[in-house]
Amino acid sequence: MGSGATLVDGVRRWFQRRSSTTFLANNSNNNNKNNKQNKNNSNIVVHDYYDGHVSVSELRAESSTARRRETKAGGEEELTIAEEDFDVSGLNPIKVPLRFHVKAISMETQKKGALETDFFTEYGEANRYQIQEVVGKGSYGVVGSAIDSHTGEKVAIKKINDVFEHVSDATRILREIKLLRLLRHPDIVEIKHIMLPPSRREFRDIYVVFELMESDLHQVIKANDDLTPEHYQFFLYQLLRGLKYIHTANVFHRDLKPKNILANADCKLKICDFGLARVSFNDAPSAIFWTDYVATRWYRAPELCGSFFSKYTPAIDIWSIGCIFAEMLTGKPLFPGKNVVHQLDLMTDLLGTPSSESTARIRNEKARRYLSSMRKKQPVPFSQKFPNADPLALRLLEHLLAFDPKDRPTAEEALSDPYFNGLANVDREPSTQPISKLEFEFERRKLTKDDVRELIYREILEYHPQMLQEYLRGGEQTSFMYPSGVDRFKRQFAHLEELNGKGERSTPLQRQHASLPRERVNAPKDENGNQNNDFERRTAASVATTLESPPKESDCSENSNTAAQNGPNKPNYSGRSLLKSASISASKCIGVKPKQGSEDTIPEANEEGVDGISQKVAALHA
Ligand SMILES: Nc1ncnc2c1ncn2[C@@H]1O[C@H](COP(=O)(O)OP(=O)(O)OP(=O)(O)O)[C@@H](O)[C@H]1O
Repeated sequence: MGSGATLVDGVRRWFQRRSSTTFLANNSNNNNKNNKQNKNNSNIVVHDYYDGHVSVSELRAESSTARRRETKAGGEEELTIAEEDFDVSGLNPIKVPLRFHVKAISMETQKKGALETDFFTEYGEANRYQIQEVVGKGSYGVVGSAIDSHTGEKVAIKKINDVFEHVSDATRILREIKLLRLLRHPDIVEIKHIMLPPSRREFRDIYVVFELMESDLHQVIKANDDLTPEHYQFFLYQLLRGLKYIHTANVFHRDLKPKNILANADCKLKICDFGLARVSFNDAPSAIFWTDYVATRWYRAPELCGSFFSKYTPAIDIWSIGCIFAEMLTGKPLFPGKNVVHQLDLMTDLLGTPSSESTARIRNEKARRYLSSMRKKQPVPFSQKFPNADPLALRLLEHLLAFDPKDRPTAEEALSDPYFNGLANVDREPSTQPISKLEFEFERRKLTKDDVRELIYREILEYHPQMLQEYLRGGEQTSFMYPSGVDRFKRQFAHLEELNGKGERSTPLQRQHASLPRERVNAPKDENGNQNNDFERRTAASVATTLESPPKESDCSENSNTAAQNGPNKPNYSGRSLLKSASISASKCIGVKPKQGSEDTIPEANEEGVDGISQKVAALHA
């Protein structure tokens, strides 16, 4: 594409080039009609899609002016992307089933709700949002849709309960809201606002206002068995474009999976859930301890399945994107491992056993031995595994899924792959500045509940400029001149949850208390030896053992039997031992609770019971 051409031109030409595909012939009239309707009304289009569910798709006709964001110097910087630059009129809208089945609230209930909520407060922020229905539940609370009366927009409001119950959870929330404020990009979900808590020192819940998305990629993949090559290409393009931006900020997402990609019927995708994300600073200690890494196994890079290295690269996210892309193509998870050993087995079944050069680079001895003594497997040709896919897509997919992280392309390189010819345009794929160390200095010290409360409060003030000025001037306000909307929200959410109580899941999922930053190696010791410090010491010790030393008999009693059988000088490299090692590195000492109904997030802690597989793998070393 010529340098002066716009992305719209590119997409259009590209669609024309592929006009032999059926979707244009069959659907262009309807889609153009819908599109026109959107453009003219910039309002709501109702798609009657899925199993009789009516999905309301608000295809935003955002102003074509480029988004702006504040720079560190306090000025404004232009982001050159406007969402509508993607002319997706040639793409079939996708089905976006409701993630959370809530019956529409009856008129009567709505009236009752309105009366009830009006009673509590009528001014300040409280009147700004009219809560509508629950659209999701996560381990941190409930997400409701609402109308922002200032803008008329539909928004999603995430209510996070009892933020400070565990410092680790609060730190995770702080990290997420901070990152989402700093990472502004059309392919990343946007925080629009955070409600001001009623009291600086005593608040417990927070309410984060996001742009509302209709579904997530997990649901989209399940509900759409007629996705076209153009959908696949556009989806992958957006994911890589978002990831390029994230990685140039020196952020690793670390938990990319279909459920963490929000989706709209107009094929727009947005990356969300930065709770496990980390900023990587160049001067960070070389041994970055990622002991809190409990991200979903199915999308986890091989190097994270056996603590191959002590330092990881952004290529871990590229691997996850490869897995997600493969899942789009087949409708099924690519590597649905039951534990880390099974995970590595599935990977090597498809990709073949890694080369001896790749294995030699692995620092963790157990993992290295395990892989080098594995039965040699030949790679399965991708054209055989994905028989109907575009050969260019498969060529790129093979790169994304390179076993050795150094062989995976960066997001930027992937965007320039021939697969995206005609769609990609480097002018529309912005990078950003690395995130300032100052923003994340809290990762390097031990935080108390009060510290993290203050930091979250400070973060919330970013959405309340006047209060922020006051705060920066050293004002000691602990409550506000105008009432916070939070009380009203509490009641609205309680009301909704009550309505929804007889639904599928009446309580939020169990939290995973897993997010104390392990990078913090110089944390000052707490003389009083409180629980968290203890936890940190135990974890650091476990990790040091995992990364630095061969397994010792004393590592655990289960291993000691096998080690004894192996003889005194023969370390145990059985599958069980690898499981143990990965468990330590991924979730040792962490009270990980599985999410209900979510197979892929069964924590490694549970995996040590998978005797059959362990024995099978151990037999390979006999
Ligand atoms: N902006 C949004 N628009 C619509 N739905 C959303 C939005 N953000 C989150 N959701 C939905 O709400 C649910 C919970 O959200 P989210 O994953 O952010 O919560 P969480 O407590 O961090 O969850 P997790 O347990 O996965 O960490 C998910 O199903 C998600 O799809």
